[in-house]
Amino acid sequence: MKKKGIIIFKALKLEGFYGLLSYLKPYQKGMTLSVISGTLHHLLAILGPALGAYLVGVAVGGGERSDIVTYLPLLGILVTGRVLMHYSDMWFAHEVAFRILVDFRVKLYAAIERVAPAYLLKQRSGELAATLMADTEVLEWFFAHTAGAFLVAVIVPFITLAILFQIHWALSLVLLPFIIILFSIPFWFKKEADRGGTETRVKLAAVHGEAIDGIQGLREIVSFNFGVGYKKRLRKFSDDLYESQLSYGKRMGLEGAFLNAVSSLGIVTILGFSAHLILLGEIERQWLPVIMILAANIFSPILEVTSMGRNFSIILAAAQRVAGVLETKEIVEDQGMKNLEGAEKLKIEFREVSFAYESDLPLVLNRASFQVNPGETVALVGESGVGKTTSINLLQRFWDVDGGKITINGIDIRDLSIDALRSLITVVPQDIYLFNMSIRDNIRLSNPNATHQEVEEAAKAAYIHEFIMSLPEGYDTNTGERGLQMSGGQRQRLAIARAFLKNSPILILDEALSSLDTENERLLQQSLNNLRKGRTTLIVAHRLSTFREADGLVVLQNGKVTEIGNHAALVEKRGYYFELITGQLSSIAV
Ligand SMILES: Nc1ncnc2c1ncn2[C@@H]1O[C@H](COP(=O)(O)OP(=O)(O)OP(=O)(O)O)[C@@H](O)[C@H]1O
Repeated sequence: MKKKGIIIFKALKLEGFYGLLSYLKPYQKGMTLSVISGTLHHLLAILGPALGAYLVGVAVGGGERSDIVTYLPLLGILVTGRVLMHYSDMWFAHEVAFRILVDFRVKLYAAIERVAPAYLLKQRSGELAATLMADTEVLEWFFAHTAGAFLVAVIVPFITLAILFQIHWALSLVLLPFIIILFSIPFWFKKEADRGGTETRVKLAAVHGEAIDGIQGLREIVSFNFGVGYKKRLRKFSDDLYESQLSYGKRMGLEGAFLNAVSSLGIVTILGFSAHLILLGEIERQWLPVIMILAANIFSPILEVTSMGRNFSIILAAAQRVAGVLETKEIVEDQGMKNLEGAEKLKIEFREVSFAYESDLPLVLNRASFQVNPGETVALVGESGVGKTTSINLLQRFWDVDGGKITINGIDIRDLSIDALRSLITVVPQDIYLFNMSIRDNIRLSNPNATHQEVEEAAKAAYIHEFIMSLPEGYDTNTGERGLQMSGGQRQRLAIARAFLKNSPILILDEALSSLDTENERLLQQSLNNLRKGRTTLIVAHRLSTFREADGLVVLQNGKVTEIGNHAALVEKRGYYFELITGQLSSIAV
């Protein structure tokens, strides 16, 4: 059945449409109700006026008052029924459509989360936001106004043709070609429409991306006086979009003109033909008003769906972009079954690890080997771009190694489930993202079940408690309002409080490049020292003070580990590390 369906849609070059329909499966009940009420709504919209027209015909033909009065209650029922069905048609169609959109947004987010962050690094966040919001919104057209309406547009003319057939068989035969031509018109323009639809969505996403860039980068735009340049860029992107939208609109206008021409011609033809049949005495004249009404209305559901269909290429383009995100393959497979639950002393080992971001890009790590013993702090040292961040990304399995392996207590991290692996590790990033919620909830993110007391203890250990208490609403302060007023050091200490609360055995510190003022630096160092105690810690290090304090240093050079040892030993060796820190190769923050 499924195969048959896809073959038909493929033959019509509408496989995208089939893909969209497949999303309707879980909502079959609502869709069925929507199609039933839509069909009844359109039928009653024809039958009511048709009965009225019939009664006019009876009156004009000299019929009795009693002949007409007996039909009045039925007329009342048809009109009331039409109103009710219109309401329920709208209700069910939107109920289904909006429910699907709710599910879609969450599904899309889940898909992004599944492939993040490797996927995110390749995408502009603005464009992704456009997919998540705008493209999903467009699908409402399809689910509320096209999918069910399409079936209605097939069923209603079919029934109307059957009624006309009852009046005279030739009437339906004359109308049929017009119906077929009407349905075929969108296909004449399909190629052009598909191209225009995709182009418009892509350009719209680019404009969104640019606009979001402008908001996210507002500080840079203002401080570098880039306002005029940025506005020029935004105008250029918007002009491009305008061109596409204009040509899309022109094509829609042309298509609409064809649709109207064919439907008008159909109505005129059927009226002329019925007059001819009346003159021949083939049908009684009181049927003429009925035929007029049926002919005028038979095209309306078709026109409705074809005019929706004129936007269909935009819908399909949006659907393809949404599907593109939904179907993006995970970069790493989560098939490991093992976990290290309860283990406190963990040893990390990189064994001959090789890795490149893409097969055609050079190796970032080339048979790199080093280890971090339980409870030890090891700092990764090297020039910018040498692969320090890459190493910690590999440890978290954002990507998988191409050669060699990374183990924790001897277990290859690919044999651990991703959840189990990530629950062992806490990352304190250079800058943390604060969600629009209270400081308490922001800290609690790493351990949603933590009590307020535990949150407070974590904040105290991170030396951020006093600052939080100085805020007017203390732990209830919403970071959305105050977040921007927190200094870099305070934000990083909040991240450390989060890390305390998660209390995992492995710690990754991504050390900030920028230096802080002395007080902030002192508090930060103290809290980090507290945090490191007893944990196996890997630091992406940039500061001499960190190199000095670390138990061991791993010096990376051209993808290889070239030196291992502590600061004193490596200084004494007078090798590459010594050149690095004495500023002969690059600047290291002191
Ligand atoms: N997502 C990515 N896709 C392709 N190449 C990448 C990606 N991320 C990093 N790289 C490249 O990999 C190399 C190592 O980058 P990495 O961020 O690991 O360096 P780093 O040592 O942490 O540098 P820094 O000290 O400046 O933070 C660089 O050449 C970088 O351009």
